Amino acid sequence: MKYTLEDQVVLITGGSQGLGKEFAKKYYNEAENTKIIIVSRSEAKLLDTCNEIRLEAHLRRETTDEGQVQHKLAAPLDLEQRLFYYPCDLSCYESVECLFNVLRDLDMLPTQTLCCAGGSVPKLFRGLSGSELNLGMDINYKTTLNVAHQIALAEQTREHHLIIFSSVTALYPFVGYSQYAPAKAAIKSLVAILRQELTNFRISCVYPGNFESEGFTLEQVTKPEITKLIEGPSDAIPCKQACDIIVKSLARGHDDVFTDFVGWMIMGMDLGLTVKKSRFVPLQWLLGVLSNILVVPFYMVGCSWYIKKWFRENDGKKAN
Ligand SMILES: NC(=O)C1=CN([C@@H]2O[C@H](COP(=O)(O)OP(=O)(O)OC[C@H]3O[C@@H](n4cnc5c(N)ncnc54)[C@H](OP(=O)(O)O)[C@@H]3O)[C@@H](O)[C@H]2O)C=CC1
Ligand SMILES: CCCCCCCCCCCCCCCC(=O)[C@@H](N)CO
Repeated sequence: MKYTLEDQVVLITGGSQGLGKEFAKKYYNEAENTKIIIVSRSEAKLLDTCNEIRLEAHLRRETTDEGQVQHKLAAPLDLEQRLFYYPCDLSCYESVECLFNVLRDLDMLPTQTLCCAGGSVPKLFRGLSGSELNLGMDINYKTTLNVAHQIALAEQTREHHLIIFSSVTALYPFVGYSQYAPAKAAIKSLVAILRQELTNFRISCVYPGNFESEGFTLEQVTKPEITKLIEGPSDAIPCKQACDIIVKSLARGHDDVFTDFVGWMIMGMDLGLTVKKSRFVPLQWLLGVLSNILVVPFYMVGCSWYIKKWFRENDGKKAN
């Protein structure tokens, strides 16, 4: 199934900001017939985002739409419009069912779905509250699980392209990401199973490294220094650049997508019983095997030593 921006109905979860919004902009500006539905919890943010996307296009004089009228997904549907929003907490299964009932009634079942909703609160395990821990699974795993299930039920016979967003931390879990990485690893596992079961679907999984977004700015505030240090090689790239890399990779037919070199290397090191469809797979596999033998053992010893040292020094500081 070829990936194109044109002639689609695309559902973007987490479309109110960050990468989801970047994708919404891309579809709005670069495709003429594609209908876009952005979903997230906050209606105010969704409204602002729709306004911004339409106004920007209008200012470039590419549309007569002045960006003032808002289009919540509801009957009667304004067929002139291409950008719609729908507020919904996707971690609640019943709410996702309601969303899909609306989509079905309006004959707007998507042909592509981008599961961008997600986010992390990077802190040391003991510093996290119970609600933060639970939100980790809700926001990152359940939002994707619920949407994937409703799509699978809705599109029993038709083809569908499901694009799911995990993270490099699913392949390399490390200090500071206890609230987040396990949920992204769960997504990786779900993807492997859905690829075997949903045979009429194309299922892509993106493992981004750091990129700039509203969510990223927030996470930097609570992120422990040791976490920043370990993820240093994955310097945050602009959101637009991450979006362009992903679109290009999907258009080339890749289904395991990374956004930076470190991500590609780490994907290669993740051997095991999952098939990979990424760029330069034979080279990635070879480098992965070699690194697992020649680099990983030393890296892990060095890393553990460094983390222990950091904790000793930090506990020392706290005690003083
Ligand atoms: N930025 C980065 O460095 C990296 C990000 N990623 C992943 O890429 C994806 C996009 O990241 P980014 O752009 O930074 O994300 P942001 O944190 O900037 O945006 C997250 C979006 O998800 C929505 N959302 C959160 N919870 C729910 C929910 N329960 N139901 C519906 N919508 C929800 C938010 O809106 P609202 O709050 O209104 O619901 C918002 O629109 C995420 O899955 C993230 O984990 C992966 C690797 C690196
Ligand atoms: C031989 C071994 C070499 C190992 C090199 C180590 C480099 C690690 C880079 C990890 C980058 C993780 C980015 C994930 C960001 C993310 O998901 C958050 N921003 C959440 O939003």
